[in-house]
Parts: sequence; structure tokens; C-alpha cells
Amino acid sequence: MKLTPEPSSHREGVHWTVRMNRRNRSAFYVLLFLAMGSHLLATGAPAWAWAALVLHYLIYPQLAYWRACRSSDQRRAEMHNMDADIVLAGIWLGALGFPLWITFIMCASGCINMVVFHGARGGVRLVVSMAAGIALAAITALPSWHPDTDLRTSLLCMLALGLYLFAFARDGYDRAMAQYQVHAQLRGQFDEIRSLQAQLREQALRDPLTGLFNRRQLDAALAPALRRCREQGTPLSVLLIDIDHFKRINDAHGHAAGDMVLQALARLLLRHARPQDLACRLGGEEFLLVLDDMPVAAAIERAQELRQAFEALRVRSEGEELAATLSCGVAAFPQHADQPQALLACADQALYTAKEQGRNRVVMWAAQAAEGTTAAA
Ligand SMILES: Nc1nc2c(ncn2[C@@H]2O[C@H](COP(=O)(O)OP(=O)(O)OP(=O)(O)O)[C@@H](O)[C@H]2O)c(=O)[nH]1
Repeated sequence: MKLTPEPSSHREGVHWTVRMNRRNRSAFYVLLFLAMGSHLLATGAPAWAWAALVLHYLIYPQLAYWRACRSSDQRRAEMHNMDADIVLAGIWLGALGFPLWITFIMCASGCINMVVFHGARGGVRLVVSMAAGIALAAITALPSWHPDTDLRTSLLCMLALGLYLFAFARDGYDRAMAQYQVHAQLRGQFDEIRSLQAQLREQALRDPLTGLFNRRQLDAALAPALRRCREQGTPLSVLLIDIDHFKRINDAHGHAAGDMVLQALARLLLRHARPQDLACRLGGEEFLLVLDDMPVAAAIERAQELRQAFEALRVRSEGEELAATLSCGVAAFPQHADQPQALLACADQALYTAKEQGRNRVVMWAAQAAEGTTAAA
């Protein structure tokens, strides 16, 4: 099962947070470098400030990436990098006297980063790390208050923040699209599994040769059908059908020809069955038709129709026309039995009688077979 790779995968052994933050950090820091440089230029900053600027905004992103890549837990290391970003930003803000636009973009970008990765707790983490940075700046000199930024610096800050937001939004879009694709694939596979399960369930209830229901389905369906008839006071009849001398067909024409005869009888049963009837192949050349809401007289009539239709049927196999007959035992609820196994046993005894009496006939079960009502051909 292959799914479209999610962006969160480890590509080339680097965690996606490390890769994404490296790209965003490097690009954003170049813009910040320009904005901060503009501010340092406007305020006539000393040489050490320029050196710190180069170190932080051009070299530090590569060091942070290198450190995270080497870590045994890259994601955790990257979270520490993000904390360090905020602490360093706090140092700059404390040292520069909180220039308004620079303060704004550092707080806004830091807040976005922290909340995206830590949720609401990220806001607290931002405040703590920022305060730590400002406190560090206060060790060398008490933080002053110089909120003004010149127009050039303000415009560069706006540009930096705009591009940062664009990059973040695009990452969010890419991840949402990847997740949507994975979700769609999973949904498709889930539907496929469900339809395979339904197919398997159906196959477990069907005889593969004829497509009729099998013994398992009969066992599952007959008891509830009888219960329903008992509750509603309606009759139910069963026809147990067996092809006469089927072995001879197999012996004379081959197993494949025998299969064709079985399939032909199955089609015939289905043609004669109503939607509420249950047509089963119990095994070998034995079939059963459960006729819901059908009294025994009508069931005998139906069985005779089937017997005659099968007798008239010709099955073509390898240029030959095969003919066969069937015998049928009929039993009915409530006259003969009111439990599934007892009802089937009655139909079986009636079928046995039909075979004994010469085959190609329909016999209804009677308490004493000799006195049974027969409706033979
Ligand atoms: N072609 C084919 N033959 C099957 C299948 N299942 C069982 N049989 C054959 O059906 C035959 C059943 O033979 P018997 O039980 O002796 O019954 P019969 O020859 O029909 O004789 P009576 O039932 O007494 O009329 C056996 O030869 C089985 O091998 C099947 O799926 N396909």
C-alpha cells in the first residue's frame, strides 16, 4: 500500500521541521539582516553590533541547521533552535531599545513559529524566552527605550514580515494538500476493502458452481423465516430436490457435463423462485427451495412444474444433448414440523420415498411414508 509521501517524512535523513525552518530562517534572516542593518546604519551603531548582526543573521542559521541535523532527536533540537531564535531576538530588542517595527516583526514571527509548533503553550514559551533574552541584554547595559525606526527600516520590516507570512502560509497549504491526498487515497482504499469484505461475505454464503446460496446461508435463514411465519401465522414449504442417477451423467459424459447439468437446474430454480424464496445447493446434486408464505398444495404444484420443466430441459455439452430428471420431497410448516432441522428431515424422508418409488416424482412427507400423500408424475 503506497501512499503519497507526506511532507512530514524524513527526506534524506533530515526531519521536515529542520528542513522547513532552515529554509524559512535563512530567507527571513537575510531580510531581517537588511532591516536591522538599515536600523544600525540609521542609528550609527558601533562595529561590534555589525559583527553581531553578520554572526546572527547570516551565520547562525547554518549553525542551527548543522546542530539539528547532527542531533539524535532532530525535532527536539529544532525546537531548541526556535527557543534560541527568540532569546537572541530578545537580546537584540533589549540592546537596541525596542525599535517599534523591529520589535513587532520579531514578536509576530516568533509568536507564529511557537504557536504553530507548540499550540497555545507556544505563546507562553515565547514570552519566557523573549524575557530571558532581554534579561541577558540587561546584564551588559540597562535596556533603554528608542522605539523609532526610519521609513527605510520600517518598509524593510514590512517586506520581511510579508514574505515570512507568505512562506508560512504556503507551507501550510502544501501540508494541507498532501494530507488531503493521503486522506483521499485512504478513503479509496477503505472503500475497496469494504467492497472486498462484502464480496467475501457474499462468497461465503454462495455455492461457487451455481451461484445459489449454500448450506450455511440456509442454516442462517431458515430458523428466522420459520419464526416469522409462526408470528404471522403464515405457511412455509420446502422442496428438497435431487437429480436422478446423476452419477451416470458424470460417468457417461464427464464431470464438466455434470457441472453443466447442475448449473442448468440452478438457473431453472431461480427462474421459478419468487423474490422471497431461497434457492440453495446443499451439496452434490441436492438442492433446496424454501418457499416463504406458500401452503403445501401450492408447493407441490410448484414442485411439479419444476420437475416437468427439468425433464423437458436439454443441456448441450460438446455436441451432445443431455437430459435428466429430478425427484423432490416436500415438507411444510406448520403441518409437518415447526423446527428447521425437523422440517428438513421430513423433506429428506419424502425425497427418499420419491427415489424408492421410482424417481422423477414429487412426494409430500407423511407420518407413515406408505400412507403418504404422493403427487407423483
Ligand atoms: N459433476 C459434478 N458431480 C458431482 C458434484 N458433486 C457431486 N457430484 C457427483 O454426484 C454424484 C452423486 O451420485 P449418487 O449420490 O450416487 O446419486 P445419483 O447417481 O444421483 O443417484 P440417485 O440420487 O440415487 O438418483 C457422484 O458421482 C458425485 O461424484 C459436482 O459438483 N459436480
